[in-house]
Amino acid sequence: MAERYDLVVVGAGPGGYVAAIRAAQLGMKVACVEKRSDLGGTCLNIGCIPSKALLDSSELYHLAKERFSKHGIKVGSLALDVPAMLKRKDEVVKGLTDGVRYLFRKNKIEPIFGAAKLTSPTTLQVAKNEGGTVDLEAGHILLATGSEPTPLPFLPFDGKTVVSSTEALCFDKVPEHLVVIGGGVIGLELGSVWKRLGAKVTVIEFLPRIVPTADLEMGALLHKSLVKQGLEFHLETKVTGAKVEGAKATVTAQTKDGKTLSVPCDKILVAVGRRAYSEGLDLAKAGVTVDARTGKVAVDGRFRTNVPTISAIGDLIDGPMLAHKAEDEGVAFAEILAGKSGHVDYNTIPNVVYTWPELASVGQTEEQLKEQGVGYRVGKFPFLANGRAKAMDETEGLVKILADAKTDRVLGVHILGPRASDLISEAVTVMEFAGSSEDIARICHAHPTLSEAVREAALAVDKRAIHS
Ligand SMILES: NC(=O)c1ccc[n+]([C@@H]2O[C@H](COP(=O)([O-])OP(=O)(O)OC[C@H]3O[C@@H](n4cnc5c(N)ncnc54)[C@H](O)[C@@H]3O)[C@@H](O)[C@H]2O)c1
Repeated sequence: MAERYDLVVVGAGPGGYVAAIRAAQLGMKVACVEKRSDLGGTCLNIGCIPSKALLDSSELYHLAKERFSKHGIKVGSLALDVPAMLKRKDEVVKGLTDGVRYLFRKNKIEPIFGAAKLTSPTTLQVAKNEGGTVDLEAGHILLATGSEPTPLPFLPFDGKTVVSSTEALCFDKVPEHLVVIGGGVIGLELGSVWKRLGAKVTVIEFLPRIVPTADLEMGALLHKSLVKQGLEFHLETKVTGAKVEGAKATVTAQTKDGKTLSVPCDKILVAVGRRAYSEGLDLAKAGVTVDARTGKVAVDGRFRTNVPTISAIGDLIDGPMLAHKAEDEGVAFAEILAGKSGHVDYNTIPNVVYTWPELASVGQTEEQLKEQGVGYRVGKFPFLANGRAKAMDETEGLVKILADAKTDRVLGVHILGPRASDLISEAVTVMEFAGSSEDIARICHAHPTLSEAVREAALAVDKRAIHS
């Protein structure tokens, strides 16, 4: 007989495992089905966490090589141990995925390792990783199966030379020449890792700019910084093909003015986006409608699909493909299911590109405000004029605040600079409380901190910055 749960979550990524924990906290009997052998999904196993581990390691190497001497630190001869770097990354991942197992035990959530398929609107069958199947019955089913890298139709992943982010986190040695197709967040983060470790990195981007959804000015500043770091860019360039011969390859592309570009390399990272993933779930069997073009599942404001007992969150539904967006949806879903008023504010979801300097933003870009015809005032403050940034020798970038011209309400904040990923939180909080630039300007900020640049940018909205 099938085991019965109040909630069965399919997928143990940041959306699914957080929803499972919140539902268990609210008194539900919960199972979570996961087809990997570890919990945590793409983010913990092959995404956010391992990439940040490598970004931090490669940044330390870069600092030791290029910057320590300026601080008066001599390190003698410097050597790179890529296997040790990868081992540390794997340990970071293991620590966190084991941590999710602990949280499941603590909250009495049953992890079931295997591939789930729907057999009706309230039942599933799991082909267990250890062999055999198990039938589950659920009061409610939550789909949180995430996304997968999108391949280029003419250049399928081979996992060795033509790779996705998954394999680019595990190169056993530094590539000689890494060609990155796509100047979005994955391409720039992983391109930065391997560039810092010594690879030649060429980014080929279809559009006239990198990070196309970022504020134009801030994206251009990041571009300039990455060029200074030695990454090569070909914008408005369309990859048309590639010849792979063993460990060597040549990428061919067409520039805007019709020239053919031929780039020899030893690794090709295809980072042209991710697509919703629901393979093998048999959604049709339960009557769940899937968009044939995008693979996404449509949901209402309560995360319900067209089948009332089945909900979906995270990369599988509309919106930015971000772990923290999925987490917030997981919490809101569980609270709504428990009869509470769960809510996600999609206007205040921060976005971070973990290059160095980091690019972090929340809310509207200048271009979006212009397009909407919203009157705004801009305040900017460069890290060059911030005492702590000077002490750190990290003076690249600036804080830019966009505030409503009439009400002064903060509409968007964009930060390019050191630890922008942490600094953006203040802006998110102020925006969540519908605060104004004047509110930020009147809050006491510790001295000397990078956060003072946020306050100064707020003062600059009213043309009264103190230090610029
Ligand atoms: N730090 C983070 O928050 C983080 C990190 C990694 C991934 N992610 C998420 O993962 C998803 C996928 O990331 P991504 O970097 O693959 O996608 P992306 O959408 O960020 O960038 C893809 C880039 O590829 C370009 N492109 C598309 N087709 C192309 C082609 N044929 N030739 C050249 N360029 C082409 C696009 O114009 C775009 O600039 C994103 O939605 C992102 O939000 C987020």
